[in-house]
Amino acid sequence: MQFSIAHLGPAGTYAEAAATAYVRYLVETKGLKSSLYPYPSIAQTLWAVARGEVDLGVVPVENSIEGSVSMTLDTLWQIDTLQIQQALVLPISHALISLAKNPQEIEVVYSHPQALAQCQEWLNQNLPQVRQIATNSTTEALQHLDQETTAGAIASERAASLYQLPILAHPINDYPDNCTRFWVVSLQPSPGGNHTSLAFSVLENKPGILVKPLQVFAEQGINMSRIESRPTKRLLGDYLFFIDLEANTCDQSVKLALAELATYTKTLKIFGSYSIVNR
Ligand SMILES: O=C(O)C(=O)Cc1ccccc1
Repeated sequence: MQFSIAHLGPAGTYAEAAATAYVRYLVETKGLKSSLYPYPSIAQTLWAVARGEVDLGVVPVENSIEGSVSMTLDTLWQIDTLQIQQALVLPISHALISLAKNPQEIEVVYSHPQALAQCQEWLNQNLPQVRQIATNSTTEALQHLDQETTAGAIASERAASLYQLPILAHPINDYPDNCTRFWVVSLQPSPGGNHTSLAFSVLENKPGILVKPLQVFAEQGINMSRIESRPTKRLLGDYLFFIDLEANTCDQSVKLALAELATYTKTLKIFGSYSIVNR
């Protein structure tokens, strides 16, 4: 059996590097083979899995510097049926790629918003006048370089070599220990593991409404490793909360906490329990 794995494309993105790492992991741990399928956006990657076009999808979820990838969280909430199979953490190192002769010729820099944000300080110091334009992915940004010789793109060294484009500067990320966490998702139940992710909306917008939902974890001695709020997009000031726990849904304490949590929330979505692989 061969798995099909969707990722943000075109070829050479960091998501593809994460998907490749997962392909290796599947071969090494389970002897399973798989092939990769690029999609034009993170949302389309997730919907392809939800529609059953592919078995699995690999999407970025959080960066050590920039924080959450909102597109991933918002789409997961919207889709409802996807379960996390595995988390992967990859080091991320960005390059400035351009056909310009030197960085001073560059007037505009294209990249994925996360990559632009992770190089903000470098851009301010070295190219303070350039316009920054967001693209769906780092490799989509490379498509502008052929037509615009005064354009630069931020992508990986691997992407530059794949498309045979020159690197003008590397590394240009503001922090050397730049890492991104990716989730592998599918329609299958999650396999279990020491990390659990969930999201909920609250019953009403009133003082202290988050106290009880969060207290259930404290009472069961469960450590929360991340909390992130996202707008519901219905009313200004109305939020969803995304939470990561250092806990497995198979543990009795987690089962109790989640059952109680359901009574304090309007909608509760449990994305599953999984382990983390560092590559
Ligand atoms: O655009 C890409 O290459 C992606 O995979 C998204 C991304 C961008 C920057 C850091 C990590 C992931």
